Amino acid sequence: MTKVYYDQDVTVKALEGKKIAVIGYGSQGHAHSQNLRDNGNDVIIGIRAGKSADKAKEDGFEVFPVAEATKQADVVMILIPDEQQAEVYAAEIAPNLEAGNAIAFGHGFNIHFGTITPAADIDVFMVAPKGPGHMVRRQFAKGSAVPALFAVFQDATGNAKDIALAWAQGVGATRVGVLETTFKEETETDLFGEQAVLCGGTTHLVQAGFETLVEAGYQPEIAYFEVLHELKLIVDLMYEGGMEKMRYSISNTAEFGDYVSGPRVITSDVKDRMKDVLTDIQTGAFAKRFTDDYKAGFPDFHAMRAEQQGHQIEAVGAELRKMMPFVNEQQ
Ligand SMILES: NC(=O)C1=CN([C@@H]2O[C@H](COP(=O)(O)OP(=O)(O)OC[C@H]3O[C@@H](n4cnc5c(N)ncnc54)[C@H](OP(=O)(O)O)[C@@H]3O)[C@@H](O)[C@H]2O)C=CC1
Ligand SMILES: CC[C@](O)(C(C)=O)C(=O)O
Ligand SMILES: [Mg+2]
Ligand SMILES: [Mg+2]
Repeated sequence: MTKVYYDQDVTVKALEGKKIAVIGYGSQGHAHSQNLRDNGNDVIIGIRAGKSADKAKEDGFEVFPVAEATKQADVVMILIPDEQQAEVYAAEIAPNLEAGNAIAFGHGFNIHFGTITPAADIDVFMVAPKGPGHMVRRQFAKGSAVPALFAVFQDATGNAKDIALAWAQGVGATRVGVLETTFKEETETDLFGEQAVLCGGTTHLVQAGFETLVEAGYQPEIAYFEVLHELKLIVDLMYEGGMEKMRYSISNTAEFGDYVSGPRVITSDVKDRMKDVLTDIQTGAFAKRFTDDYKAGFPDFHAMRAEQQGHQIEAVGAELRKMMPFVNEQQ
């Protein structure tokens, strides 16, 4: 069983007296920096001019260009989009690091796939909250937290693990539990989860269900409710108590249909395709495709996004959600 670290396990105040720079002030960046600051840490923001920089200033942070923030800091957390990290690291971060500094990540992509190779005299760690940044901030503000993973890639000073755990405590995650992993494990499992199940798997399952009903002559609005809207209710139950709680709550008819038809849809072929997806992640083929597309100006990314935004389910959903203002209320 994995060891889980809680507040009482963080015995070394490894961030005390250290200047922290958070690079990027988006989903994860605003959450890490605000939570760390609320826990008494000395945090500045490194960012380019723009919307996020303005927001960070509004939120009361000192804001600097990335190079300047790096120069001032002892610990530098890199929370800009994965595809941009390698060039920003080479141009603005690496030249401004000193021996004994630490760099950190919220996802292991660039270290694991070798697009960033840090100098040997700095610590390299990761703290990856297991949830979107806005949830990380919201739970912290309520006195709770989102659990996180942490990993050490390079321990130049002998203190990297203590710094990583202090960071995990700073963002609040040790209130509920932090699990140790490696950059390889976090990167490969995070990519697999988001591609095969959480994002890619779910969106395409929902679209296939919607198309099946609409092509069979049912009203698109009814199809939307049945395959997308109600998904949240089902996922909330699984989130609270696993599949067992969800199956306890639904009707016997639905539960029986789950057992009979689930395996007809998600066949062993689907699992074989999942294994192919995992192989592409493990070999670096996905990372290469993503990085090459970025370098070419993201033509495939933009085309796929436009195609998906044009799916009928989006227009139908936009209309129906006007009937349900509560869906966008914060819970
Ligand atoms: N989204 C999430 O909840 C999760 C993200 N992660 C990881 O966290 C990291 C950050 O992702 P995420 O928070 O989604 O990113 P976002 O896209 O939400 O935010 C990126 C931030 O970086 C800034 N930025 C972009 N390019 C540059 C640049 N060239 N120089 C300086 N600043 C720049 C953006 O500013 P501007 O407004 O100017 O564009 C923005 O503030 C990634 O490694 C991701 O994999 C991990 C777990 C979950
Ligand atoms: C599920 C998507 C995610 O991995 C996340 C929020 O954890 C991401 O990269 O955004
Ligand atoms: Mg994730
Ligand atoms: Mg991810």
